[in-house]
Amino acid sequence: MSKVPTTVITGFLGAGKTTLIRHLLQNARGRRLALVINEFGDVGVDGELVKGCNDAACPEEDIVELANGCICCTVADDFLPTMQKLLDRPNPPEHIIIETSGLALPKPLVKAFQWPDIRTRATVDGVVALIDADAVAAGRFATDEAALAAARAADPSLDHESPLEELFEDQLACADMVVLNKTDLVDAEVLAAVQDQIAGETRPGVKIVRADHGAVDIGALLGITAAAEDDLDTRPSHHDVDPDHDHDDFESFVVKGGEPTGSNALLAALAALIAEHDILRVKGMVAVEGRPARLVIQAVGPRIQHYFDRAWKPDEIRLSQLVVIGQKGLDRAAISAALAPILAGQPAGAQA
Ligand SMILES: Nc1nc2c(ncn2[C@@H]2O[C@H](COP(=O)(O)OP(=O)(O)OP(=O)(O)O)[C@@H](O)[C@H]2O)c(=O)[nH]1
Repeated sequence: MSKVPTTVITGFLGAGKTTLIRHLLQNARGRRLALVINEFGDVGVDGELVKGCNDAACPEEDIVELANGCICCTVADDFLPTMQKLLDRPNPPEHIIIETSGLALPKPLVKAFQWPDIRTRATVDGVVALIDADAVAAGRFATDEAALAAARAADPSLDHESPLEELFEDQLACADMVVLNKTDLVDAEVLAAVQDQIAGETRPGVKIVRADHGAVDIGALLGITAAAEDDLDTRPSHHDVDPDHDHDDFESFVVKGGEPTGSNALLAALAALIAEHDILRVKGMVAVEGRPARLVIQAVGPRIQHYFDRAWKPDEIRLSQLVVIGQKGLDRAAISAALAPILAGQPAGAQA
C-alpha cells in the first residue's frame, strides 16, 4: 500500500503560511488535498480564511482545525487521532498539508510519523519553512542581548537564547525546502543578505525559493519525497536535549466585541498598541456596522492589513474577535481596555 505524502508547512507567526496554502489550493491541478490547520490561539482564524476561498481542491470537510495549543505539544491527543481519521477514510486524500502554528517546533510533529499506525500509511514528503524576509531584515529574530540579559536577571533559570531566535533556528534546521516570502517588501540587496543568513541555518543542500505572497509552484512544493521521519537525526533542535518544550515564552488572548461603527478608530488604536506593546501578531474578523462583508484584520509586527473577504452568512453571528499574540508579559488589561470599547461599537467619546 502506498503511503499518503504529507507536507508540513512551518514558519514563524505571520510568515505567510495560510497565504501560501491558499495559493496551493487555488493551483492544485486536480489533486485532492486534505488540510490540517493548527493555531496557537483559541480562535481558528486561518481555517476560516482558507474556507473563505471555497476551493474545490479542498472542500470544507477536508479541512481539520486544531486550535487548542501548538501541534507539537498535543501530538498524542489531537494530531494522531486526526491523522488516523483522515487515513481511515474509504477514500483517503492524495496529499495532506499540515499548517503548524507559528510557534510550533516541527521536529516533534515529524517524529509522530514514526508511530506504528501512521508510519505504515503516511510519510512526511517534506518540511517547508516559510521565512518572512521583511521580519528577518528588520532583525526581529536576532537576539536582543540587553533584553535577554534583563530576562535572565529576573529569572536565573532561563537557560536558552531568545525564544524567537530558537524557533527561527529550529524551523529552518528541520526544513527540506525554504520559501523566502514577502520578497516584495525588501530590496534586492537586503534580500540577498537575508538569503545568505538563512543559508547558514539550513541543512546542506536545502533549496531556498523566493516568493511573493506564497506563490510557489505546486510541483516544486509537493513531491519532495524526503521521508523526513526517517532522518530525524540530521535535523537538530534546541529541544533535543530538553524535550520538555512548552510555550511559556508566549501568550495569546482574544478581544471580542459586536459591531464597530467603522474601521478607522480600530486601525489607529491597533497601530498605537503595536508600537507601545510587544505585540507580535494580531488577526481576526470584525463585523463593521452596516457592512454585509466581514473585515479581516492581519497585523504582523508593525504592518497592518485589512480587507473585506466575504459576506457574513445569514446563520452566522456577526461577532468581532481579534486574537493578540506576543511574548509573555503582554499587558492584556491595557490592550483589551483600548480595543474592547471600539469593537463593541461605542462612540469615540465613550472610549476611555
Ligand atoms: N507584502 C506581503 N504580505 C504578505 C506576503 N505573504 C503574506 N503576506 C501577508 O502577511 C500577513 C500574514 O499572512 P498569513 O498567511 O496569515 O501568515 P501565517 O504564517 O499563516 O500567520 P500565522 O498562522 O498567524 O502564523 C497577511 O496580512 C498576508 O496578506 C507577501 O509575500 N508580501
